[in-house]
Amino acid sequence: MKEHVIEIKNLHFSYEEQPVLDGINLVLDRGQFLGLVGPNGSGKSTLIKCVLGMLKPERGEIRLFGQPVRHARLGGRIGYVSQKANSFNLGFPATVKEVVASGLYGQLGLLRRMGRLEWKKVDQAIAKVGLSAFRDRNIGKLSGGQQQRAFIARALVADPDLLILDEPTVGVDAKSTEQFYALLTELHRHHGLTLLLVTHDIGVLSTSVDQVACLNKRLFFHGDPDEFAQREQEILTQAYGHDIQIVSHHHH
Ligand SMILES: Nc1ncnc2c1ncn2[C@@H]1O[C@H](COP(=O)(O)OP(=O)(O)OP(=O)(O)O)[C@@H](O)[C@H]1O
Repeated sequence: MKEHVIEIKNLHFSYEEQPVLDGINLVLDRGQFLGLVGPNGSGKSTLIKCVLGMLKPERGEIRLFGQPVRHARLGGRIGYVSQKANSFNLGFPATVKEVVASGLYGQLGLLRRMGRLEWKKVDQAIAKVGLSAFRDRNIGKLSGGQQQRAFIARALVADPDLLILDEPTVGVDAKSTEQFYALLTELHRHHGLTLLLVTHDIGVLSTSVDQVACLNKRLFFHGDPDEFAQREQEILTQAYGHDIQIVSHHHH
């Protein structure tokens, strides 16, 4: 039987009086790669924060690995790269390996120190994202694309079952973005990682993911990329209204 990694049932969320999520139902199974799209302000980050237990739903239920979010003992099972990762403390003098090691602090607790095993995990995570040559480099001296890889390594170091990325390619050039999607595809296909990618990039949906969800307060679509491609205009017109021209482009 397929294991539900994320199961969202009839989720409602409002900031004060403003409803942002309205009756969301969504299931992500182990090994799937979901691309979540939707216009600015459509509730994507809010949905992610509910999944991570950072926001409490007004109504509905979220289960992670079969357990209600508030009870799920997640310790390391979810890796998260936030929208703000790219501007994270870059003035702070830390090397790639130190940044990646910080991804283990939650598991280690305050009292245990990094040992040989932990540093080995750090090296493996750095290798996975192709940054071995930069492990002792100051993070502030890397390119945007390399920094982004370092943050992914930090999310991977605790060996999560689910990796959530919130618009990770904002401000990153086209070539780095392409390499980044290749890395996600590799993590998905060869390492069997379950992935949830929030993106503005509709083009990536046809090349990398195996599930598409389109959100604008309500879920306008959830299905596979082929079905999405067939109904793309209709779905995007419903969900995006007039912004559709800006977002509907494809990679070649
Ligand atoms: N802390 C908050 N307090 C009040 N309103 C908020 C808060 N955070 C977000 N909102 C509002 O909720 C709506 C959904 O925001 P959210 O950040 O979830 O959208 P998003 O789809 O991630 O947008 P974007 O693609 O622009 O990042 C927006 O109208 C936003 O202004």
